Amino acid sequence: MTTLFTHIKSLLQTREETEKPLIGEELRDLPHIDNAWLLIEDDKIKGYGVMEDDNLPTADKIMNLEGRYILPTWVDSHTHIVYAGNREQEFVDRIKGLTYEEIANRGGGIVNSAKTLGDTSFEDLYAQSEERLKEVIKLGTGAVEIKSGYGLTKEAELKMLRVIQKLKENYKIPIKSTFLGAHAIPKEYKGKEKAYVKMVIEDILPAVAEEKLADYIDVFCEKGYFDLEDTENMIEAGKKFGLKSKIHVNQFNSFGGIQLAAEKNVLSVDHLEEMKFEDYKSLKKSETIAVALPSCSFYLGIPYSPAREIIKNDIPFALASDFNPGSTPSGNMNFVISLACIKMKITPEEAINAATLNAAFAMELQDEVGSITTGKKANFIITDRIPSFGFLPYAFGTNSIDEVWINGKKFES
Ligand SMILES: N=CN[C@@H](CCC(=O)O)C(=O)O
Ligand SMILES: [Zn+2]
Repeated sequence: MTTLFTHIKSLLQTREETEKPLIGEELRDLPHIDNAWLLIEDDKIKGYGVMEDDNLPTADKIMNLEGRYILPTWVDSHTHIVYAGNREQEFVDRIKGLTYEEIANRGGGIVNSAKTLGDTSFEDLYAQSEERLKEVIKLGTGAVEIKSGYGLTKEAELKMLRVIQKLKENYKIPIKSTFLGAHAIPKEYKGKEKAYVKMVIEDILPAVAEEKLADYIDVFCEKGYFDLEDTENMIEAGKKFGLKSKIHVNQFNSFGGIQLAAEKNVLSVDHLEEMKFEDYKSLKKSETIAVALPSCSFYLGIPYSPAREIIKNDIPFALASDFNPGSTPSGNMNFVISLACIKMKITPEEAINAATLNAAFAMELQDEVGSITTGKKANFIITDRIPSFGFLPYAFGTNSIDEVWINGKKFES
């Protein structure tokens, strides 16, 4: 089955070569074809060109877009969308003046979500998570990474990862699953932090690997959570099971986590709100991708990751949502690109590159998604009639998406 889209105002992110993530000045360029056509066959992109060529390919179905834009779907390389309930009470506590750290110290935060998740059945957890997945697809996300980390026991971590597995089976967007057993220290292990890490590595991880439930491993490298030794142990333990690492690091403190991660050449380092000179230096020497999460900064009122400095240092830069119940209860990638432009001072071209192609590299999906490329998945967004593509981040809070196509079909939930 072939479908031809004609009279596209502009077809964005057209690239035949997508071998490396974009760095430095490369991010400024968003290749596009004005007044374009796009041909898809089944679930793949078959070709594209300029309307004026007047040698339009034939197709089973023709759709006249009458001046709307097409761009690849967003790639969200960092989410925690499998969770139970919400943390609205903490939202109010923060309005009243408590910090994220103070709430965590009082037994709120990640362990609060872990308690709720422990009391939630597999079926209920799946149903809640599926709603979030459908919501983000409707908002233009066409590939997503999902982490565990609200279980913190073997049983509950496996439950989360099995939910992700079921989402992979039932939703045909690419989903990568990340084991984040080292997300917080559960109450029972207070004062025995090292024993918790040992249990995660020796008991939970082998079970996760045995069921092939994870594509990556993650650890929250942060003061009060997991230190450098724990982080190194998790990275190495993951390697033994063939799992590359994506690390939560430098959210509140910079104390060597990035240097460690970069030396180990991990796939990505995520958050990076607090950056020191040495952090840039070590990332420059690695192939690690820097993933910024501006919605988290917005929601918690913490600094934004210094995107300009990261880009200036030729470090591959990507954007993701961090959708989770505590620090970012939103998976709206349109808002992410708006925030990146407004608060991190990056241009619409840079933001779109960071949230599509570079984000695909941050989850090793660059051969499948992230650009309009012959042979890649036909996962794309059709916008409303907007004046320019810069209007997407400019009109923050407005949903300018008309349709989302996944695997060559219009997504309808
Ligand atoms: N920082 C660690 N993990 C999540 C937040 C977890 C939570 O508060 O539930 C994050 O990426 O922001
Ligand atoms: Zn996160």
